[in-house]
Amino acid sequence: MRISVEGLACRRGERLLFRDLSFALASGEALVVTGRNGAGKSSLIAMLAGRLTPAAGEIRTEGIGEATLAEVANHVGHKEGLKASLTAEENLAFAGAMLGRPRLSPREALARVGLARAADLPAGYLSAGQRRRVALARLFVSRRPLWLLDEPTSALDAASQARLAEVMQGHLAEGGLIIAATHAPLGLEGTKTLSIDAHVPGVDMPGGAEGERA
Ligand SMILES: Nc1ncnc2c1ncn2[C@@H]1O[C@H](COP(=O)(O)OP(=O)(O)OP(=O)(O)O)[C@@H](O)[C@H]1O
Repeated sequence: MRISVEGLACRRGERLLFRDLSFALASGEALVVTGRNGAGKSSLIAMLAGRLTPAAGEIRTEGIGEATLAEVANHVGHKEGLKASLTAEENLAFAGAMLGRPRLSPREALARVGLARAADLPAGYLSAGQRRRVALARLFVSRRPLWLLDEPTSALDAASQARLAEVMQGHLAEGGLIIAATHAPLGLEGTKTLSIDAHVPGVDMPGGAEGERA
């Protein structure tokens, strides 16, 4: 599979967040997206997940037949999107049903993130790091090649970050693709990088980005 993005621009409300953003990514490759707060990292991820329409530019795919990018993407956003009253296992069963292309069972997916023992606990009882791990376990309930990750390491302790790096490396080794927005190093080798700041209109001007002015 291959994704190529050309001349992408993103507008939110009245603000042009970024423009002229281009990159290409193929199976086995990861792209780390960086940028200051508010630059538009989450917006770019949402755009790739089919949740936001580009203001300009094109997102092209090869090697996924008739499927859309959204249909082959597994998106773990910066909010966990878990239902507090459902157990970790039930949350994952729900995600699996939504995503299709079944891979591991919810319990097996929880084991992958080191949370097998929390399977029967309501998500509302879990710590921030545990909730993040349940959200990341969604990556394993469905066989989707493109992982779109927004701040995947947030709230994770060092051991969980190392485990995440390992599973991401495994996904790449199996021919998957990863696009991750992050402020923290992911511990992945050989990643491509993209700084959104370079595409923010007026970011070099005194006073900051154009969009931040009144
Ligand atoms: N629905 C919306 N309508 C209008 N503006 C929005 C909307 N959602 C986000 N924004 C604005 O878009 C800008 C970019 O937000 P985004 O979350 O993409 O940035 P980010 O680079 O991920 O930031 P951070 O590093 O803080 O997570 C922010 O100024 C935000 O307020």
